[in-house]
Amino acid sequence: MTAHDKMIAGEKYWINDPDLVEMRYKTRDLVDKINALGPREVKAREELLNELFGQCGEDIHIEKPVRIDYGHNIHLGSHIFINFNWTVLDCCKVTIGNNVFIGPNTSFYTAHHPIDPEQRAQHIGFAEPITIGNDVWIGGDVTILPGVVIGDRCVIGAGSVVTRSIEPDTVAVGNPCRPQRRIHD
Ligand SMILES: CC(=O)SCCNC(=O)CCNC(=O)[C@H](O)C(C)(C)COP(=O)(O)OP(=O)(O)OC[C@H]1O[C@@H](n2cnc3c(N)ncnc32)[C@H](O)[C@@H]1OP(=O)(O)O
Repeated sequence: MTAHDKMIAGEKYWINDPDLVEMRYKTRDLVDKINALGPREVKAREELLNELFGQCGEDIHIEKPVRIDYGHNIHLGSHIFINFNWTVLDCCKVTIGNNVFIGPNTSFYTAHHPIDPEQRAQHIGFAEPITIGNDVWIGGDVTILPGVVIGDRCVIGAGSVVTRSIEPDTVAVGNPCRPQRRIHD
């Protein structure tokens, strides 16, 4: 099993593996090109986003800058608006549904390191996927932690740190992010 296979499978892997380092260099080259485009270079941005992501639906609007670790682990539906400064550590799969709004300065972290300092000093990582359903609105300055699933039609309040999965049709806020009410209450 390669370090990449282990990473995708959620197993422990060496983060400095040369193949992974090279993949991250390639992604950074691509992301730098995307971040260098002017706001009217829509076609060029669409082509580069298609190259970057594992799956990229229609009508994807992403403000720059973006910060992406691998890219090919990110699967986007259609009709998605992502505001400034989206940071994604996609060591595992990140899935985003259709009709999703993501506020500025929002971070998706699939990556963990061991709590034990001796293991962590060996530059070990492991990851869990993040899944965002359809028709979700994520406010600004939200952090989503490894393994979180946000159900369809949820609203996540600005500044939330989402440590646990959120059931569909929920407004959830805070650090740690907790359900506040049902969407139609
Ligand atoms: C795609 C883009 O670019 S989005 C642009 C960025 N915009 C944003 O990030 C705005 C995000 N919006 C929010 O955070 C909103 O507060 C929402 C949608 C979560 C909730 O809105 P509402 O249902 O109208 O909630 P309302 O304002 O009535 O507040 C209800 C309670 O929740 C609290 N609350 C609301 N939002 C938050 C929050 N983000 N964090 C913590 N508490 C919150 C309020 O203080 C209030 O508590 P209280 O009753 O004790 O006073």
